[in-house]
Amino acid sequence: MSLSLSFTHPILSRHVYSAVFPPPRFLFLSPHIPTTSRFPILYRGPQRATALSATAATASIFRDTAASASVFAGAYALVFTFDILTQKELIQQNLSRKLVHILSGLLFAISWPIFSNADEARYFASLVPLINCLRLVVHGLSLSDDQSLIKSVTREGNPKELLRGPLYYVAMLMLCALVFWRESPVGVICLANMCGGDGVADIIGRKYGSSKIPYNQSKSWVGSISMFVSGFIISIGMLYYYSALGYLQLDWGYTMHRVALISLVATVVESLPITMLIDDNISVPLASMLAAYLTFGH
Ligand SMILES: Nc1ccn([C@@H]2O[C@H](COP(=O)(O)OP(=O)(O)OP(=O)(O)O)[C@@H](O)[C@H]2O)c(=O)n1
Ligand SMILES: C/C(=C\CO)CCC[C@H](C)CCC[C@H](C)CCCC(C)C
Repeated sequence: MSLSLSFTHPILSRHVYSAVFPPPRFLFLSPHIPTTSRFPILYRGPQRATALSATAATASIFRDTAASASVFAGAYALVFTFDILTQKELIQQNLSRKLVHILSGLLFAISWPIFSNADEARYFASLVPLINCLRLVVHGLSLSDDQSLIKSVTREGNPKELLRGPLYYVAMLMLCALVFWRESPVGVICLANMCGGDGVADIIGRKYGSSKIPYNQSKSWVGSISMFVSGFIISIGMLYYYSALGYLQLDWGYTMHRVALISLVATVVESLPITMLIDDNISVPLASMLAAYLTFGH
């Protein structure tokens, strides 16, 4: 049973506010009670407060620490695996990079339920992309050498590449975890389109994309269509995953239409000839985030 007394912050939206000022740790919010009351709870006396025991608080800290370590190890293993596959010439570097692009973000989003139900769990989860951001900066500036990382996530093996696409990509993972987390469809839909949709567009487009888009000769119809279809399917899959775990309650008829619209917006933005101005790993997730926020409202 949890207390649901809260007040609406007069200025900040609940996502921004709760991402910056998480409610006190001793509150226990069951996973199946919508965490709409994310603002500091107004106590009117101990009899109204549902306090989490120190033991449970300690347990959630241990759980979240272990979850962060596991996800970080998974990230390291993923990059290392694709480095080995590339070194053994079992897959091309371009394909390796795109598969890391597709799998990293989707597996990160899939991992969120292993964290506890404490409101600070999102911060533990965000440590993984944060550390990877630092890793990309250190190696991108050649302060240290990690050929496994460089070969797995760069186009031509130039360490400076780590400071662009990959860095923006990981920053977006952190943003989705911090601001949207598990109880909003926006974050997972954003990652489905940035990781799944954009990644599949590249793989399919490079191989079969002979018919180019009139306004952008470096993108093709088949690439964009595959982005739309894969972004839609992966978004629905992620939403089903989170609704099956009890984090989301969705009207699927309405949801299908909204997700199709969001994937269309992401696909159109990705097809635009603006890569020189803004990287796809910024434009696609931000467009998806905005479209999802406006259609789902949270
Ligand atoms: N809608 C699309 C998207 C990509 N492609 C194909 O995939 C290649 C790479 O696409 P792009 O999104 O530019 O990938 P990169 O920017 O190299 O990779 P990343 O987004 O990970 O930085 C393009 O040159 C094109 O051959 C395509 O045909 N149609
Ligand atoms: C090549 C990439 C982007 C360019 O378009 C992807 C870069 C991936 C990072 C190097 C690693 C990111 C790891 C995630 C933060 C966590 C993944 C965890 C999961 C369990 C594998």
